[in-house]
Amino acid sequence: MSKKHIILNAFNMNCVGHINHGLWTHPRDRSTDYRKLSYWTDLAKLLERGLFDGLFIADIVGVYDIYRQSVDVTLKESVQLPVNDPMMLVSAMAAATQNLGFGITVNLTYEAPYLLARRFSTLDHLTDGRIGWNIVTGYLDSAARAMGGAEMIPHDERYDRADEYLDVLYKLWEGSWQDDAVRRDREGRVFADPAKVRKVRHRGRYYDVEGYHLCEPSPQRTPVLFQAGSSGRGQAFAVRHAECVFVSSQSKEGTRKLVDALRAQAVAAGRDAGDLKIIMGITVVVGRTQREAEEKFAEYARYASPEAGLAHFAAGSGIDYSTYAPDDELAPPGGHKGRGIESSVQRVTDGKRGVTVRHLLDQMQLGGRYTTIVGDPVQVADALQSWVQEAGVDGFNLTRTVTPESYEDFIDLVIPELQSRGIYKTSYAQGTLREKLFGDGARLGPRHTGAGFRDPSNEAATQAR
Ligand SMILES: Cc1cc2nc3c(=O)[nH]c(=O)nc-3n(C[C@H](O)[C@H](O)[C@H](O)COP(=O)(O)O)c2cc1C
Repeated sequence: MSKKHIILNAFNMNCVGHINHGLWTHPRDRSTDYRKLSYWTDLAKLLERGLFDGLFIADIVGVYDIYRQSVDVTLKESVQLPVNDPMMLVSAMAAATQNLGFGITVNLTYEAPYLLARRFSTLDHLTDGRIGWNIVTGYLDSAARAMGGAEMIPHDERYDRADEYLDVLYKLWEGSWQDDAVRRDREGRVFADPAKVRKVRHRGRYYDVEGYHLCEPSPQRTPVLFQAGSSGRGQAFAVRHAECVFVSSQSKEGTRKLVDALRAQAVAAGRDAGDLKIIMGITVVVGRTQREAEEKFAEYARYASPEAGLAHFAAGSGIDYSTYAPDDELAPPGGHKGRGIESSVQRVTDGKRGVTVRHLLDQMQLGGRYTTIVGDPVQVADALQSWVQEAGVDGFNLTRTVTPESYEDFIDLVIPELQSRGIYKTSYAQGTLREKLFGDGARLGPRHTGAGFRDPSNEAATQAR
């Protein structure tokens, strides 16, 4: 039997400092060119040379203003600010490639479902079914204020709204147009058969939508769905909607627990354990020898900004760590007053006591908190393989360090080693992103919630939940 292939995405963002902060100051780093289309089309071609499954683009609405109660460090170090729209990049990159997938983050809280449905369908058409959506709901008060609110919607309610939002989208994507609705019959003068295009009627707690989906059925209809929240409520949401779950944790033990919990809940909900692909964020610094890799790491670290990493982390946790001493615990006894990502401190501490600001800064020598592997190609491949075997993940979102150099190094040095072990593809599979990742059809599988919204006679699916 052939071995399972590791899924590999490049993890990026339409901005200067993404995860590993401060590296934009490195003389060979090109991230300040993020405003140029050629920066993205060159990157897409490079990733396709390395047979990457996808380019995963994070996004944020709002600014990181918790650390020192200001945006000063955020602006000076360009911590995801300025940040351009990720969706706009896709058509150009799709034109420059044939197989690369695109996982695009969009925060649904500030988007009307009817319009977002059309934007994703349009990209699914233009990419021939290579689009995915990383569903996020936001975690910043600064975003809520910018959008006319006072503070962000409470944590669990964000997921409740997102659940209903997805129902609306499934109705539009899966239920509005039948497969054979579009006839394109020139002689008969029938482009689309009115009997096969259905008006969606949704009356819900948060959304009311009455209308026809504006787009004809695209190759995948629903984009491949990614999700990244890991709280209990976040996991429940993932189990209902996600096809790929993006996790980040420092320990294999902690990751294994999360992976097992997600797969068990998926099975309890009537899905297969393999219906969820779990993708982990990772940073890799590779050299031809261990020594070369270590020297490269040390050289990169001279340009990195752990303080900018701390400002980023502060925004996620909602805690101003500038007021903490280095040996203060990240999660002080008696709980903390953070209002941000409830699970962000948990992800760093794995629930253990005694993890201090100093520990976090030590982890962030490259300015970011993701697990970092430094070594020669064999060592890197061994480490990746051990995460797959021991933590149970299906693949990785590879952060950038000095860009595009870090992707080039990975492609030239690590990919051949993974291929020689039979755990990485040597050519792309045919079809849409969903077919490439799951090997089945282009559309959502029959066990997925969204599939229940297809049948026009299924009244329940057209009514508000
Ligand atoms: C690995 C990872 C990546 C994330 N990427 C984004 C992102 O790009 N944009 C965003 O607004 N939120 C992002 N989030 C935040 C989540 O979408 C979610 O709002 C947050 O984790 C709170 O939910 P939770 O308590 O269920 O974890 C990310 C979270 C994780 C764990």
